[in-house]
Amino acid sequence: MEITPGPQPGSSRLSGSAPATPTVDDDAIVKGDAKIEDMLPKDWETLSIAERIRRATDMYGQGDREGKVKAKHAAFFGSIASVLFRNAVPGSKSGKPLESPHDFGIMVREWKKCIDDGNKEVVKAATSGTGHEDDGAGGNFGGAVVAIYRLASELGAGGLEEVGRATRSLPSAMLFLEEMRRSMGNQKDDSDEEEAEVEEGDGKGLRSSRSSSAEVAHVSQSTGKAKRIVAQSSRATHNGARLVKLPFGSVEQEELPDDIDNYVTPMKIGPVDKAPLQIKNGKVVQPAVIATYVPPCPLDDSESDPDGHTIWMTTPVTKAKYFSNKGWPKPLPKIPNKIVVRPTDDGTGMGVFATRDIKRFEPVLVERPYMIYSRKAVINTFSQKALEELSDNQIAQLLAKESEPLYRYMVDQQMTSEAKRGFMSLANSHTDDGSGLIFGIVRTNGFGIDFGGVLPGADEDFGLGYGAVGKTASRFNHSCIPDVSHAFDVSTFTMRFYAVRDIKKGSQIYVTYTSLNATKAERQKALAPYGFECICRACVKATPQSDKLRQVSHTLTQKWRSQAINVWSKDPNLTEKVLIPILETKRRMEEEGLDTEEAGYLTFPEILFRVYQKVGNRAKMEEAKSELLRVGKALAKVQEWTTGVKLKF
Ligand SMILES: C[S@@+](CC[C@H](N)C(=O)[O-])C[C@H]1O[C@@H](n2cnc3c(N)ncnc32)[C@H](O)[C@@H]1O
Repeated sequence: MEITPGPQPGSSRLSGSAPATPTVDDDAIVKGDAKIEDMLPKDWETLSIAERIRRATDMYGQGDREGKVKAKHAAFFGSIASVLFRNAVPGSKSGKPLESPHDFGIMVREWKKCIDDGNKEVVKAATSGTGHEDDGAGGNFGGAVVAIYRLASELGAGGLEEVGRATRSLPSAMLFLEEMRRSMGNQKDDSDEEEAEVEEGDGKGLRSSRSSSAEVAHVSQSTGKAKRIVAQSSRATHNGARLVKLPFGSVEQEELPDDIDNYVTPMKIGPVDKAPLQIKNGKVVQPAVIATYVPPCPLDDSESDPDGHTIWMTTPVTKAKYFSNKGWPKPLPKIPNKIVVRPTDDGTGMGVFATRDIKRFEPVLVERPYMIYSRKAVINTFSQKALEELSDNQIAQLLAKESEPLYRYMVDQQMTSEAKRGFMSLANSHTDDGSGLIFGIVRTNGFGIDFGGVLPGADEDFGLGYGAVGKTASRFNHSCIPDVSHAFDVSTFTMRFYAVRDIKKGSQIYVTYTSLNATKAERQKALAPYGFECICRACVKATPQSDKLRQVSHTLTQKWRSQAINVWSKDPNLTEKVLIPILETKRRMEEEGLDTEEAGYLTFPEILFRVYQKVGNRAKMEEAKSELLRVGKALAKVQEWTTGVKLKF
């Protein structure tokens, strides 16, 4: 397969070359009336990715723009980048599975170049532009960046079949992110700006320039003022990580070269606390990987912690940083027991069931995992030769081969006998594909942990490649209409699950192993390696329309929210008619089981509140306002619960 060449010298936005895209009215852009489609050249679909990037880059560079216009252009540029990015995701509408890793690599390189070319300004303008989507599904440059990060993370921590490709893309993605971080170094961390007040009914909308899918406008009853509460819950946050069930691919057997041992530098995993920091020229150098207890515990089980221990595959450097926080990890918060693990009656093995009614947003489970492992640590041992010469299947096999003894070491040598029994009793859907027993259990039960930005310092080693297996967490079965969402809390080193809908006593509680916005075909493909075909309501009743709804719900709701803030709230001729498609989508999302924060559903109260307020429908406005309040408070609590106190480094 051919790699599409990058832009030629002189084609960047600084070159002064004529923009190859239609010119769009600046006023329309600032008002938010211009559509991305209007800005795309007619032959967009036929252009190579590199050419699209070149055109988008040129487009951003049109004229000498300042302030708002520049920011808006940056946002548009980012949106286009996001579109490009989406198109490069394997399995997405126009994603081309084989080309995508290369396209992805090219995009990353080009974006990096754009930053190299100048442009703190670009970064600044983009990130303070109109939106700060956290999944890149239609947001700005910042969104696109996070999206790269996320893809890198998902690929890095994702299926075996993706590992080969991911390893080729990750270094450039990481490089890019590093640049981003550096360029943004002087910018204020917006997690500190948690509240921005605006006058209620002043028609100005929220003052802060930031917007995030997980934000809700919170309307204070006592003051009559609208307040923004940044209630980031299950989505990526600065101090909380979303857990993603890992969609492991199956490994097809393919012969490995006879001299396969020459393709890896075998990783030495040291015993607990026995791998000292290596210091060279006064600097700590990255030493061997270790498997360590969190919290520390002697090997003989004599002082085991009632909250459980995690065997953590990490580096001594990262370990030292974490343990330098006095009192870390904190004890687990106590929550009333409301679940039980028991056999299901539908042949799906064990499952987790509610022992009482559970309300939406209630904590369901807090658990320190048995094991946190890093596939990236293993991948790091592959030589360049391996990455270049081996097929994806061979890389996957090599990963399985190299991982098994390391994971076995953690289970056999380090887990307490009780934890080992529990771990070994977990399901294994990888008995026939060449995975060893322990690796098979890990693949069946691991949740990817997006530690990026959450475990500062861990970024430096395997921030994007960690996964966790837990005693109860790994017993949740899958549904495309999940009941719980989850996060990883660093301060207690726990996986946390909370209800995203009301759960009835006695019913089984499901998580999703796939992306909620994937089509049925994409979901089934991701689930295949788990050895079952999903027959949840959403899969059984799937139609092209429900597929579409899943793909667009989050983007659409964010777009409406932004229109409600920026356009409708200023329109003197606004009528309730604007709500017709919105209310219909809301109804369809409820029917589809997409009535969750992750799907964008929790944005509706704010949209409704703003429109009813503007058209003067007081009763409906009050209704939306109290829902907004309720959801805002609940999400803030969830955030508090899922993200603990930040650590110091
Ligand atoms: C992480 S484990 C979940 C707990 C598992 N049922 C057990 O007995 O321990 C994943 C495995 O559970 C089963 N499973 C999960 N969700 C399922 C579903 N919706 N339908 C059928 N089997 C499912 C599959 O065998 C899958 O490989």
